Amino acid sequence: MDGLSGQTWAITGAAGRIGSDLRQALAGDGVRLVSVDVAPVQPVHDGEQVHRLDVADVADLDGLARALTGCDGVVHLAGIPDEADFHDLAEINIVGTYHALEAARRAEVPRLVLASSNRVTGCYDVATTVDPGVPPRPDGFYGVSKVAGEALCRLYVDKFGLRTVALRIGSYEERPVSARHARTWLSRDDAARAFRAAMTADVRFAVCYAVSANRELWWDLADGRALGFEPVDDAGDLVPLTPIPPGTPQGGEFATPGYSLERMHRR
Ligand SMILES: NC(=O)c1ccc[n+]([C@@H]2O[C@H](COP(=O)([O-])OP(=O)(O)OC[C@H]3O[C@@H](n4cnc5c(N)ncnc54)[C@H](O)[C@@H]3O)[C@@H](O)[C@H]2O)c1
Ligand SMILES: O=C(O)[C@H]1O[C@@H](O)[C@H](O)[C@@H](O)[C@@H]1O
Repeated sequence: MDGLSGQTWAITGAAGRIGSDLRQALAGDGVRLVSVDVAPVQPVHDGEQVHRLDVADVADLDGLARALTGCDGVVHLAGIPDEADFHDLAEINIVGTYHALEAARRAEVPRLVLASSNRVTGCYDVATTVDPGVPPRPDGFYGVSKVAGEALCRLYVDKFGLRTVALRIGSYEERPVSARHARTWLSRDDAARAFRAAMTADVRFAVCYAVSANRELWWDLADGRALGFEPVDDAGDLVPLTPIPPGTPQGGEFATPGYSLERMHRR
């Protein structure tokens, strides 16, 4: 893959669902991987460096900066991937993203790709086409944590000269299984396309939706296309396009009060 072959990239959250698949794709592109997680990571190529963080070490900025030293970029996937207690989301997703950016700054790593989420705008109506320029309307505390992550990226670009791309990932699933997925699905191959574009685009700062080329979409793809992201797959080939009535939030069940209330335990 032009541009990425021979580069060294750190992947945080490397052991997770997206991290495992993405590392396979990037190893095939000739990328040398530095894999960071609190969970065990199965290396996908000879010489892959693995940094297993202790949960207690997440605050170890120096350790993270050491892991990132010499990298051409970092893909920051580590985090809680759904609604949870806000204290945990603040610590893992918001402070964790600050650590990834600050470690990149200290290690002089020039670019970071953030795994943001469509849930940043999950309270918009399904009748609205959303682009990355509209004000955030998160569908829960998880979405709020991703809004903060995007704001941290903007700060590190404007103030400290990093380059960042935030991908608002749709529903990363093996296959779409619901009416909502028919609009929000991101296939494995399209995810690899989105990350490659974000990792190589000649931009200082961008936010875009990472979603497949589903025949019905709630999100404008222009900002992704400007980075070179051209999705190919279509959930409409795999699942019926059952109508979703106007007045329904794009986050669907995630946007209901109960979804958050059931996951707020700590205090
Ligand atoms: N899966 C989706 O549909 C989707 C959609 C939008 C955004 N995202 C985002 O993409 C990222 C990856 O999602 P996923 O589905 O692969 O989730 P996942 O839970 O499978 O992977 C997350 C990984 O992060 C690791 N991790 C958690 N806290 C950590 C910490 N403090 N330090 C280091 N590693 C830590 C976990 O051990 C795990 O391996 C997340 O940030 C998620 O919010 C996912
Ligand atoms: O919108 C979605 O479907 C997805 O949003 C992502 O942020 C979450 O990580 C994932 O669990 C959801 O399935």
